[in-house]
Amino acid sequence: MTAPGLTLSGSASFGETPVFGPLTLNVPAGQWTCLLGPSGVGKTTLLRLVAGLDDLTHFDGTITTSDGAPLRGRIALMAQSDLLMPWLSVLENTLLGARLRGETPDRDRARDVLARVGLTDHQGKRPGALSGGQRQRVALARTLMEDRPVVLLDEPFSALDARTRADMQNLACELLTGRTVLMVTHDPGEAARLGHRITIMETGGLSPVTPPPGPAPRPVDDPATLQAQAALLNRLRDSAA
Ligand SMILES: Nc1ncnc2c1ncn2[C@@H]1O[C@H](COP(=O)(O)OP(=O)(O)OP(=O)(O)O)[C@@H](O)[C@H]1O
Repeated sequence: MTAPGLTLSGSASFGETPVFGPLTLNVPAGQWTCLLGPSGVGKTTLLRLVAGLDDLTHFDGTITTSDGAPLRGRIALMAQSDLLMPWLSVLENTLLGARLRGETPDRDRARDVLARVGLTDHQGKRPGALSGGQRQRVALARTLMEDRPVVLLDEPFSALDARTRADMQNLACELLTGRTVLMVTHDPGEAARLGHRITIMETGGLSPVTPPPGPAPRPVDDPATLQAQAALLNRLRDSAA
């Protein structure tokens, strides 16, 4: 599976109200790009446009791939809300994508992914019987099951406790190696750990931030990563001032 890079260039609006842009976002092939920025600046809207899911927004621009082939069928989105089906078990929710496409669901692989996200003991439960963090891990498992070369993650670890968050970041890095990942996060530490590219989105446009050196996921106690986290937080506080 070869993952393409992608470029979004243009501006978006809801009716007469501008949401973002004009801006150009380059997402390099096979790497993690982390997108941070204040609430309401349009990060989720941008992800949904790339995923081809947003029919409410007017987008004036282009979304292109480095290999020139369409993104359709090559992209997975983990949305901010988990979108779990309340009447299906955790295992069946994890297999939902395959079912909707009329494919034979790979139950062994789903059980394996659920084990990796620590939910083996919960796979027969309905989502209503899970905590917020457990539900988010089901949504992560479902996204990882999609096995797509381009993966969009909208605050995928936001509901997790600190230890589980670090574990899930490591797991996602491992399982998404070589994929093109665009992740929205509000957590500067997460961006510093995971980003090959880090970009801040503001009303004025996009600003690149130099990521710390070393391969991702960077150790949580790596001094350069901690320094980058602090610098990123200061940069975000300045931009909000
Ligand atoms: N369906 C909609 N109709 C009208 N305006 C909308 C709609 N959805 C979002 N917006 C507006 O578009 C803007 C961008 O929203 P978006 O969710 O993309 O921001 P965001 O940067 O992802 O925010 P957050 O970090 O809080 O998730 C906001 O001002 C929001 O109020």
